[in-house]
Amino acid sequence: MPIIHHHISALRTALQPYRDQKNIEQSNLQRIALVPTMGNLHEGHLELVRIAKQHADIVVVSIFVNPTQFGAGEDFDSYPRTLDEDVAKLATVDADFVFAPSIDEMYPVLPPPTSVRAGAITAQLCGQSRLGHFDGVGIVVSKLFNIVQPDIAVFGQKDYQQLAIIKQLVRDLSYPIDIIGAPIVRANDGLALSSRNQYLSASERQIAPVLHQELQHLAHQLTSSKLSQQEADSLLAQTQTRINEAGFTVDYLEIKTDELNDITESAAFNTENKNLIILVAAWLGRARLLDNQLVAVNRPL
Ligand SMILES: Nc1ncnc2c1ncn2[C@@H]1O[C@H](COP(=O)(O)OP(=O)(O)OP(=O)(O)O)[C@@H](O)[C@H]1O
Ligand SMILES: CC(C)(CO)[C@@H](O)C(=O)[O-]
Ligand code: BAL
Repeated sequence: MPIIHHHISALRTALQPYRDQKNIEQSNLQRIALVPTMGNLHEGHLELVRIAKQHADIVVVSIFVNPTQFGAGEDFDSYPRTLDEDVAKLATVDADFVFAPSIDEMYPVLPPPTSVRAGAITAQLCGQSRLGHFDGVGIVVSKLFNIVQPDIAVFGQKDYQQLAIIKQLVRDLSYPIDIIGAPIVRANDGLALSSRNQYLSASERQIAPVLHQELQHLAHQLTSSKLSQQEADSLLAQTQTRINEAGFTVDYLEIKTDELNDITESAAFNTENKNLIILVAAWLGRARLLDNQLVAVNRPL
């Protein structure tokens, strides 16, 4: 079973022997990995832990429903909290430590007067619909990095914009941490696993795989014929209409470069060997679902 800590000082004390070069042979230096989560763990999270285990000796999983990344009227209060079940699942993948702090432990003052802002990259996609969301992610991830001081940290590609922001944070704040992006884990019918999938009713759950199917279809269209940007925009609009007609309300559906830059006639759209990404956020009932699909295009569209 992983060892659970609720306090920063206790976790630091527990991790110290693994990084203290005086205590162990140089050849046995231990690498520490961090997997940050909000709990209510599913197979997607467990896969992050397996990947972390491949790159490190000690894996710390944080479980914290972070209030600063939820906006007014969002689901902070109802977000599922299932610590005992989470710890049992983490035992099956050999996680070493669970860090499950209280809000007071993480935020002596709430809201914290100090902020961590990622700038322009947050002015689009999820950052545009959830104002301030990535400021909350920025401060909590910075704190987790300072508390755990991991050598590596693993984040899922499902939250693609978040992953890009964290890579930027590590670069700009000089954290000595390798960031690993983990592929999206899906249900058999293609739906990206997500804690919020449990908000779906049985009939909504039947509809939900449409999101992935439509992204795959659009990706196929983008790679199989030469398109002008106008034609690609039209395919994007048709995709959005079909997703809405299936019962979703699309928040955004966009094609970007894999670095989340806009595609313009003058830039990526007409150059060869480009890596594009289709990103979607869509409401289905009470659940706001995210998905994305990378598209490698080896010729002008
Ligand atoms: N299906 C998945 N495949 C890969 N990584 C995932 C998947 N779902 C979540 N993750 C990753 O797990 C980490 C913790 O995410 P989080 O605890 O918010 O889970 P979630 O299922 O995405 O929850 P939510 O439904 O609240 O968005 C993030 O890095 C996230 O990208
Ligand atoms: C990275 C994270 C754990 C920070 O609260 C959260 O945004 C998430 O679960 O993706
Ligand atoms: N996985 C993203 C965290 C959030 O929606 O707040």
